[in-house]
Amino acid sequence: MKYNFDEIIDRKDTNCMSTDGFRSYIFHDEAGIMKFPYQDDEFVRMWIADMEFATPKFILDAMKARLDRRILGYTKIFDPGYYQAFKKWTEEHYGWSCKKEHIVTSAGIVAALYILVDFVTKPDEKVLILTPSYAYFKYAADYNKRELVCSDLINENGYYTINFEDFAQKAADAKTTLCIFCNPHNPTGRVWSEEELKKVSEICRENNLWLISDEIHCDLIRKNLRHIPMAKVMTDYDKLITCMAPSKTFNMAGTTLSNIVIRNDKLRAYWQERYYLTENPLSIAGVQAAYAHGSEWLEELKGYLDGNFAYVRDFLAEHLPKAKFRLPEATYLGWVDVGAYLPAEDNLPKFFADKAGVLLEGGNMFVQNSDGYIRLNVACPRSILKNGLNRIKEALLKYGN
Ligand SMILES: Cc1ncc(COP(=O)(O)O)c(C/N=C2\CONC2=O)c1O
Repeated sequence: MKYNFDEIIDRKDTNCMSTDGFRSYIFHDEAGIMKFPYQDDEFVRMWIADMEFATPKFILDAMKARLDRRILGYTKIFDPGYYQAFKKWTEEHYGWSCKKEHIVTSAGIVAALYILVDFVTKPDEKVLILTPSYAYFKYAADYNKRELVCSDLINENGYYTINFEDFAQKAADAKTTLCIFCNPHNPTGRVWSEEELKKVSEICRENNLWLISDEIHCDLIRKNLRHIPMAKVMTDYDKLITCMAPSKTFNMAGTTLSNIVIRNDKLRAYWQERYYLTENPLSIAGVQAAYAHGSEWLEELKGYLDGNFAYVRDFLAEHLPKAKFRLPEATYLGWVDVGAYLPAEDNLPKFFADKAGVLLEGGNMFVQNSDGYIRLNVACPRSILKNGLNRIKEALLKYGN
């Protein structure tokens, strides 16, 4: 291994959400009055989706080189190398590339979702999502005061599939005009097959829906699987918007620079007019370096994550046999059904914070259709993973059924 994924890095005093933001994000305890039997720095943090691994050196070096130019004035992306790096990455990894003129940037994908819901739907229209879901899909509808419509995924012993009859019926509502689609899927870890993507695309096309395909997790796929961008299936669909970013892949969410591919000329012009964005010069340098030089590091990361997931699988099978877990097809997020141990627990994050000293997301944090489930971020050194799993095991065996 060329890269050290076992290194434990101190994130204190870095304005880090993972260490300092959990009280408000998980427990809505903005005032910080909640008490836990653990000091904040005693928690094993397995909640927010960023990684405990160093952002790759080739990215940091590119950002340092930009810093050495010593002026950080108003900046936009003029260098074609930024777009060339992104296009080369998607061509090499997905056999797909988009037109440069279709790319706009946003300060993160959630920021794009908030704006796109406003741009593409009218106040009396509805937004359709698959559930369980990353909560910010719901928040993007809520924030814009649009009605949210949920189509629950079918859970067959931990393997999730789309209920196409339900999805089609909800998509056919004339007031439903937008679907926010997650591929790969957070939190279930599904990588939708070409057949599934075709069915989704047909339903969206038949009902003339706008379709936002959030593909932020697409690089973090298990080694023997491949991601198919929805844009490869819907090659000619003008109302498709594809969201991609290096933020999850290279642990650089803090650079808040994402690529949003908008085919529709009117929407793109509206975006560029209303969403006046200059970009952070350090973020541009970092993102360009990530896509230009990231393949080798990513392959090693994927191998380390596969090892962590194998450890989770074996640990649960041996020590917590009533827990249900399937290796996710993508992401670094393990989706675990612990309902058999805690059938009546309605606040799983609070239980594990109090009883295990582990910070995790779970239960109703994923909109609906997620009762009894916890989500474990395994993008951490294996020593931390082992500590977290042992604490979870002890808590469930002591306090669970
Ligand atoms: C599907 C999906 N879309 C967008 C984002 C955020 O994109 P950003 O605004 O950072 O560019 C996340 C991050 N998911 C997280 C972050 O913490 N916990 C999660 O599940 C995500 O899972």
